Amino acid sequence: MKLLRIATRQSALALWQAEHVAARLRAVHADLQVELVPMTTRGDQILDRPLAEIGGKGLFLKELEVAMLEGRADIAVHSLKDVPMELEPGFALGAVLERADAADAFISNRYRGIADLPPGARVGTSSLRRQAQLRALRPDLELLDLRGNVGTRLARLDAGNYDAIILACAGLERLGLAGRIAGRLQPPDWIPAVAQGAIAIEYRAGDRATQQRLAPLNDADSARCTGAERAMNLRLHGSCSVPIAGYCREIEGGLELTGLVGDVSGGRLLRAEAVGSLDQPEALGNVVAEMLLQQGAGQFLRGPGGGSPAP
Ligand SMILES: NCc1[nH]cc(CCC(=O)O)c1CC(=O)O
Repeated sequence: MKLLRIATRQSALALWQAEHVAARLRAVHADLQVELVPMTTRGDQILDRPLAEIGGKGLFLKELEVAMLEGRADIAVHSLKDVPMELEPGFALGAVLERADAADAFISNRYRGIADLPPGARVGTSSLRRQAQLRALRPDLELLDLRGNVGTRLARLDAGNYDAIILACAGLERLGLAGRIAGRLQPPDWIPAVAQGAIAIEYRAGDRATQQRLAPLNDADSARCTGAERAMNLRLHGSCSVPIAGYCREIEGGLELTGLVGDVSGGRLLRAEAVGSLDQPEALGNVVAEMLLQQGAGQFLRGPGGGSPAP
């Protein structure tokens, strides 16, 4: 029997996603023995500093990639929204699974939605994207940092540290916590993170046997839509340090992509939308990114902590 080992982070959500991929692989390949290799990443350990400051999203991948390079694992399972736009050399994405609910969730033990919050209410989220959209809708809210895994964040809400928090619906649903969703925040009023709700599988580029095993798990629609979103993000120099949101869906045989860039301090949002053909998701991503840059997104992207200017 052939063995395939899955490197995964150890949060409940990461383990659920890795188990899900393991089950899918076993179902497709009767001859395959699939095992999990759980590990801790630096991104999981450092909870007291902003992600952008300690090295960004790549921190959640590094240890998993080292395990693959050292032959301790064959693939790594990720939430695609946590995967940097450009992978480390030597790695590739072998499959994007069918996307789950891409919406964000408004979670509160007292209030039903953003409009229902009293003036000055405390909302917990460390995501600049969520903060920027909250500020634009409700400049009066007090936005407070909140990091950690899904369970930790819910516990801090329940402890009374916040009036409400924002999390991804997909993560809550996977953990059997959909009952905590007080309201769904969704397009066109609210735009999720690029690739939110999609699980991706990374492998060593050139490992043909693994590539072939992963191929049946790829969902073409989800790969196209997240491909458009990620191309937009890449063109905008997307990183943790600038609020960028994007959502693509299929419409009448084509793709429709909405992109949004926020100004962390000023509370302004730029928004652009375009339609493209099914077979050119990256081109559509670039079109929407250009539209945002023409509206002045470059200024936002260059803001404090915004990194290098977008060309
Ligand atoms: N940032 C962490 C993260 N990465 C993926 C998810 C949820 C699952 C998904 O979007 O696929 C979450 C939690 C959250 O934002 O609430």
